[in-house]
Amino acid sequence: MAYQHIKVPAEGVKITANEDFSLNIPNNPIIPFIEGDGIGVDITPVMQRVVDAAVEKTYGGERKIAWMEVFAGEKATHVYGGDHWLPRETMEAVRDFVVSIKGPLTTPVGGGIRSLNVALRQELDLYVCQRPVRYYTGTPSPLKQPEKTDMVIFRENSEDIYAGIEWAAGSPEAKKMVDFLINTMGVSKIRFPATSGIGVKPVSEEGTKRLVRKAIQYAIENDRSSVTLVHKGNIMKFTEGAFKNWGYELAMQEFGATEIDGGPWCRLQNPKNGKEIIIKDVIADNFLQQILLRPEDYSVIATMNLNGDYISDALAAQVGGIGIAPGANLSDTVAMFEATHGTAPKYAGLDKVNPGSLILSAEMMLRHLGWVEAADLIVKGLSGAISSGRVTYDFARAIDSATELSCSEFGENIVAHM
Ligand SMILES: NC(=O)C1=CN([C@@H]2O[C@H](COP(=O)(O)OP(=O)(O)OC[C@H]3O[C@@H](n4cnc5c(N)ncnc54)[C@H](OP(=O)(O)O)[C@@H]3O)[C@@H](O)[C@H]2O)C=CC1
Ligand SMILES: O=C(O)CCC(=O)C(=O)O
Ligand SMILES: [Mg+2]
Repeated sequence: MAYQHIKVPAEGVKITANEDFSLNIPNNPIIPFIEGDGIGVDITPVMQRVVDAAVEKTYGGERKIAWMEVFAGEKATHVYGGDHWLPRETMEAVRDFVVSIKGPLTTPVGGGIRSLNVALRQELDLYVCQRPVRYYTGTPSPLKQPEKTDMVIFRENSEDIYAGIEWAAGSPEAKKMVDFLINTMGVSKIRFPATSGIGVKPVSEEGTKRLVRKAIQYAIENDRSSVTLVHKGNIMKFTEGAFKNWGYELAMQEFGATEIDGGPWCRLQNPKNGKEIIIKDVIADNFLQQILLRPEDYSVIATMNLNGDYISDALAAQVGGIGIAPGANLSDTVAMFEATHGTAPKYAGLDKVNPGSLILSAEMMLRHLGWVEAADLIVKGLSGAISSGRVTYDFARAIDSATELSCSEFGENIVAHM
């Protein structure tokens, strides 16, 4: 395919997907990457350096990633000119090359462009946002026993109020919606109709079930003890409450789960090892206090888009902060890996922030490719680097005896500990 600004590396081979969603992974896969806005310029090259070192050390030249830069965000406006924040060919390339990784992208608050991150997820139907949260020894944490936090979040990534269906207060569209709600639907609960912005929260049975299915499959594959549906269904009955009901329904219909003591909690037997997996639910506000007091009660988390966003950062903080919080956006075929955090603009270009988040996102990517030995080596390198006490500012400020390293120095420390 001929691109305008994307240069396809001659030494690489494309990953392809089969009809059964399995992937064909060459030894030199082309991986598109978006550098990202803000601190993207700092963390993306360090991530590439660490990944290349892990792959080289593991496979001794037999395997190698062929990186291919694709553009989004501010850099795209420089490369393509004008208002091209998310060029069409970027979207085509990440779809076509199947597996990619991205740095964070800026979204202005209260106006300007809509989230490019959300646009990528929606257009590519990356309906699962998978974010593992675990403790690395030596990481400063506000908890007494941070090692008890070991969860994997499955955040629905395509619908909910997060889909961005909303109209500004005073706009003709908002007025039309308010008029429709009051006069056609008989709604009397809009407190200030003339000055209300209006948002819409779609939550569907299909969207819920495909997400919860992935969460339960993950629990089965990874020998996890429970899947918890987190929702605010007592208040938003037909969106968040329905998410809960559809989640239980799926567990019973597709995985043979049976109710415990009359329900709604249920249990299923892991077909891989016969162990019990509990499917349960918890209301979101209660969940946010319980993860601090009894984190060991939770393992796999399935939740909607906005809850998942809040929960991701909150859980990341429990194990030391979003400097080492990784993530993956997944469809049945296309996968795009990215950190949980954003562009942290005040640190952009300072070679200061923790690159661990994007490096661990790449670690998930290597595992996704089946390059588990290289992924394991990255975990070893990062664990060793954190334990050495030579860490980036975010950890150094919370550890008395630590030595502060720059972003790139910390990357070298990870490589040294592989
Ligand atoms: N997926 C994406 O691309 C995302 C994009 N965004 C976008 O990013 C922009 C900024 O958002 P904001 O709310 O400030 O959230 P950020 O996640 O960008 O930053 C918040 C704070 O988190 C800490 N932090 C973030 N990244 C790192 C890191 N790598 N190492 C160490 N500490 C880190 C810093 O804390 P401290 O100040 O304590 O040092 C920082 O000030 C917005 O435009 C937002 O829309 C936000 C989230 C995800
Ligand atoms: O798209 C954005 O700017 C924010 C996204 C975000 O916070 C997230 O996905 O965790
Ligand atoms: Mg977020």
